[in-house]
Amino acid sequence: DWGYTDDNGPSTWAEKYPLAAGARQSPVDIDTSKATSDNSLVDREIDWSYPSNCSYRIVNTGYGWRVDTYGDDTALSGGPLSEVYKLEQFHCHWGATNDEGSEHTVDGKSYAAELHLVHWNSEKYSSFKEAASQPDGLAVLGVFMEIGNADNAELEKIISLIPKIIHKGQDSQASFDLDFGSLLPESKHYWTYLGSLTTPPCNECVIWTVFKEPITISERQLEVFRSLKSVGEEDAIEPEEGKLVKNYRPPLPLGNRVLRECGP
Ligand SMILES: NS(=O)(=O)c1ccc(O)c(NC(=O)NCCCCO)c1
Ligand SMILES: [Zn+2]
Repeated sequence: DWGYTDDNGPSTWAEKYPLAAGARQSPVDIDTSKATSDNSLVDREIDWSYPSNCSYRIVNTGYGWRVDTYGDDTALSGGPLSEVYKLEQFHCHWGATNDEGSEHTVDGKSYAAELHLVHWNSEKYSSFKEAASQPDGLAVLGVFMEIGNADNAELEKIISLIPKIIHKGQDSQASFDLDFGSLLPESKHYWTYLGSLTTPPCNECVIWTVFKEPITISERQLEVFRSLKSVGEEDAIEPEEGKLVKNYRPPLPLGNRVLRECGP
């Protein structure tokens, strides 16, 4: 199966997942000198609403942790989006050391981690699965995470559940109240471009919105992410083996795609 090690990592994905070799792949390096700030975005602020009780399950996918959400009362609109999208799940990507880990980079700079809030176009399509096969099917918000001294209190609610899902396939049906506002940066300034899922099957179905301002996470909190395992409990391996110390895809060429920005 695919993964992030030398023998099953991003450079091998196209063998089994041909879309991974497409011209609209994600992530990309955000070359800020290439970003255009045309008027089409300036008066269309990106808007979201997430009830605090919409998270109901955290699962170890073998590729990281993922929080599944009830999308009914959620909404993401505005900015580059022409329809209202509903929150499906959110998850994170990180590296083995703090100088890597984000998927998007900014002028070649990596952040320590990157949070993805995954939404689907429920106005045009009848399911997440159907939307994931459409060019405007998904809208993912990318939030850079940099190391700070303080713990991120909202992330702590997620981190406290990680010890229950150390092995692939484990989940915790904890419905936990999250203030999503503090998982998003204060500034709504962002870059946006058309891209793909950053993991196999790498469908080219995502309208990406990457916020310019990072949020902070503590080193201790990031270490907890790295304690997750990519193998199941039944896989008899050495205790230190199978750790998910990194799960990010390096950037792909932007090619002739347009990169737009909103806000300085
Ligand atoms: N990183 S991303 O672009 O925001 C992203 C958003 C939604 C997704 O569905 C995937 N990929 C995915 O589900 N792959 C199936 C096997 C993984 C097990 O969970 C990636
Ligand atoms: Zn992701």
